[in-house]
Amino acid sequence: MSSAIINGKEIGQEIRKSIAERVQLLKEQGVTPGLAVILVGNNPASQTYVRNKQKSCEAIGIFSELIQLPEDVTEEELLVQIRSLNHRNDIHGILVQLPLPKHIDEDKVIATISPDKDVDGFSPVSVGKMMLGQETYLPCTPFGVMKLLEYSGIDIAGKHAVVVGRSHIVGKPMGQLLLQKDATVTYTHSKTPDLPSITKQADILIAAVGRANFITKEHVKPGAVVIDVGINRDDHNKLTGDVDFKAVDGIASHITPVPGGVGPMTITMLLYNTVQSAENTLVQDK
Ligand SMILES: Nc1nc(=O)c2c([nH]1)NC[C@@H]1CN(c3ccc(C(=O)N[C@@H](CCC(=O)O)C(=O)O)cc3)C=[N+]21
Repeated sequence: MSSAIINGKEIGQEIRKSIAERVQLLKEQGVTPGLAVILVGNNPASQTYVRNKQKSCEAIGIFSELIQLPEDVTEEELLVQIRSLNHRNDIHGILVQLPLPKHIDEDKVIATISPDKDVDGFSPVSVGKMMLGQETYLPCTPFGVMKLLEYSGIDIAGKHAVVVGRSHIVGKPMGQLLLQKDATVTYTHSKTPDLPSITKQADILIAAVGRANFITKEHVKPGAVVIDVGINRDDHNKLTGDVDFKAVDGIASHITPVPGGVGPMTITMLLYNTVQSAENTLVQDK
């Protein structure tokens, strides 16, 4: 029997409907949510993502502004742009598309984004609040995975969740959000010996390694829920996940496809955070 497919495109659409309703309510109160996206250089993959983000904003009535800066822009010029966006009342969310060119200090850039507008949830303040379980903007990809699990009716409490990968933007926060929902969490990474012996214990397996088809049959316990966060492009520019879908299909109880799994949820939660930020300005004004 094949595994149940968790359809991120569909779940994302459903959530976007309710976000669109919140946008309408905001507009009735005179507020149009606004997202600024800063794109440095002309990496074609980044340009595609940014275009997708803008289209998604447009579709639900969020104003989006693209700020394109040349590859050789100075760090200070980038910081100046961010500071100016921090002060603008029509901008509720600021996203600096990563990765940045090597001459720019990514940490410094992210720390310059006002925590009130950090809809990526990457800033030190946001990360700290998340760790403490305080209200904040959650990083879009792990947040999207939590929504996928919720909408698919998958219980988390008491389950063994194994996260493969420990990046600041996916692996680390992913484990934290699962822990907050009472999973028993194991982090694994490139230095983990005998990876399959650990991933095989997972009730929920999160693949966030960044290597195409890395997770295969030997890594997966029968009946496990497998979430594929990978977005790898092959030589023909075809998108593939970190999971060898064909090998794992039929072993896992549930699996997310790539494309159409986690990716659309990442954008959905970016829209969600942006609208949340716009709503927060109304509460503060009262
Ligand atoms: N500051 C920052 N925030 C990010 O959230 C961020 C970033 N930088 N840099 C790059 C990564 C990558 N990322 C994706 C978002 C959506 C899809 C997505 O929608 N994927 C579609 C397919 C799209 C296609 O076909 O190319 C899918 O999986 O179905 C993919 C990748 C956000 N990122």
